[in-house]
Amino acid sequence: MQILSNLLKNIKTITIIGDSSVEVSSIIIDSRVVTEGSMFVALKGTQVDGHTFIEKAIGLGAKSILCEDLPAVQAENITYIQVKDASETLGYVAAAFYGNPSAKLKLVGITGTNGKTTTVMLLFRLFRQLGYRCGLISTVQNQIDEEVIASTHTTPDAVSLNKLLAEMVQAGCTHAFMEVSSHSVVQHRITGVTFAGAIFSNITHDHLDFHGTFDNYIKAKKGFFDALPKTAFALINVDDRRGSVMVQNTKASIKTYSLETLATVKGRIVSDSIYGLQMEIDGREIHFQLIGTFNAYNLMAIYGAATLLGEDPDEVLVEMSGLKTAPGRFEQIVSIKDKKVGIVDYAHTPDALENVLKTIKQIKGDDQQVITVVGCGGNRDATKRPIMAKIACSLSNKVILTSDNPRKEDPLEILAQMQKGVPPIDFKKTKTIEDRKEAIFYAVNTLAQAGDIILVAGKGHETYQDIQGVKHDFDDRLVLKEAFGN
Ligand SMILES: CC(=O)N[C@H]1[C@@H](OP(=O)(O)OP(=O)(O)OC[C@H]2O[C@@H](n3ccc(=O)[nH]c3=O)[C@H](O)[C@@H]2O)O[C@H](CO)[C@@H](O)[C@@H]1O[C@H](C)C(=O)N[C@@H](C)C(=O)N[C@H](CCC(=O)O)C(=O)O
Ligand SMILES: Nc1ncnc2c1ncn2[C@@H]1O[C@H](COP(=O)(O)OP(=O)(O)OP(=O)(O)O)[C@@H](O)[C@H]1O
Ligand SMILES: N[C@H](CCC[C@H](N)C(=O)O)C(=O)O
Ligand SMILES: [Mg+2]
Repeated sequence: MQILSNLLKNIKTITIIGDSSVEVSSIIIDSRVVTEGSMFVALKGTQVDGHTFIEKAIGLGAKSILCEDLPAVQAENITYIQVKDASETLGYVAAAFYGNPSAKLKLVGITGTNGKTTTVMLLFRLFRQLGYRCGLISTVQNQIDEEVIASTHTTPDAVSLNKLLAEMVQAGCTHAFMEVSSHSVVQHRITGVTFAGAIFSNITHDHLDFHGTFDNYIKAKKGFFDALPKTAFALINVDDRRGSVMVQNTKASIKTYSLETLATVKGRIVSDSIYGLQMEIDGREIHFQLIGTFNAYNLMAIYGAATLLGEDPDEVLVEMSGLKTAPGRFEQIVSIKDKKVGIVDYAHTPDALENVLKTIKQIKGDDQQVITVVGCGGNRDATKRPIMAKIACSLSNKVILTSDNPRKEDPLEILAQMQKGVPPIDFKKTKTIEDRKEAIFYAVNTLAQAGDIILVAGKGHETYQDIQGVKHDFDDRLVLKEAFGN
């Protein structure tokens, strides 16, 4: 319970109508879950305008309304707070409601098209190994020390986020690691959150459905760095050509990591094989269990963040050398019968798919064929569909195009768009099988010979296939095992 005026202390309002000493029992952005004493925040969304639910929220017990447009008729005994941007204001109000929990933690956020989940999960595991109680906010799951909480988004909405952070503080966590999606910056899910550090991994093609242009997508990610305080570090991958743009206007202390040029954290790959990466980082040579150049970048980011948070470099590297891959990220399953190698990877962007396939090419034996099973999500950036199909063809011996969460779209239409990217020369090695299970079985049992590699890309850790809004049980790893007869 909080007093409304305390929540509005540093907020610029247009008008406040009604009693500002009213108590606020909870902050709610969805009218359907309002309870007695809630503050209902009316947000203009991508589907509907939350302002149309104000009356309904009051009917369910809301006593204060945060909005951009005042309703023509105002109810009695209700306090209306009118602001210019309800979504931005919500960030500050939610942080205040939960006692600004982020400021009580060493919170590190990472943004970038790829590598966020891998980096935060590994940072979380590393800091636990170093003896700290930690929190994790990620696409795969959220965690408060040992307690696992299901995750619905890569970055939760402002209320859920601050609630989670407050629970972390309550549980005695000192550190927390979270993914910062571009959606979350634009929608102010992280507004009012204090970061001790921020990481930029890379930016490539994705989410153009939401941001409209690549420029807007860059601006969204940059917004995260623009808002950092002086006390934070901004750790940037300078091998990505947009790296320096990210920190053009930041107040944070700028640090860099690179495989190619001078940087705060300078790395070099000594060798990269099926057994892992041998790297030199900051002049120290060390072996890691992760595979692939893209993971060399993730490892430098983790090392950089840990040392910038004050940890001892040698101890950090020793602990890091034992870290295993995150679920569904280059996860390998080998058939007991004939040693076919299944690789489940969350590559759902052109860049990720290319990286994973290049890594496989680099570490595989000459006699191993690569068979790729891949699809593209429905109600998501359609422009990546032909590009991903083309990449799959250019770096695999055989390709099966299949479904990956068609959501509300027609799966055959998504597949037709993917097929447009297949060069005529590759028609013969490409097959389309709408049903993902059938596609994996066909790859394993009809196409693959003993020892071949089957990359199943796009779903990683996911345990469902979303068809027409219904989530059916589906796990690439389990289907692969079934097809292998393991
Ligand atoms: C496109 C997008 O980001 N949508 C998010 C956004 O919803 P929206 O703007 O569409 O909301 P809306 O449905 O138009 O509703 C507007 C407002 O009316 C309210 N409402 C609605 C109906 C009602 O009866 N009563 C009511 O009060 C809603 O609660 C909302 O506050 O705000 C919602 C609440 O925070 C999110 O759940 C929702 O995520 C949807 C489910 C989603 O799929 N988001 C994906 C694209 C996403 O956020 N992905 C990123 C990045 C992924 C990555 O690359 O890692 C992520 O961070 O997860
Ligand atoms: N640093 C990296 N650079 C490029 N590709 C990467 C990198 N790290 C991982 N990948 C590839 O991208 C896929 C997704 O990785 P990860 O889940 O860590 O990214 P993410 O940024 O969390 O993605 P999302 O936006 O969907 O949450 C991996 O399965 C792998 O194929
Ligand atoms: N965070 C990403 C995940 C995509 C995963 C892929 N399996 C799909 O469903 O498109 C998104 O929501 O766009
Ligand atoms: Mg993620």
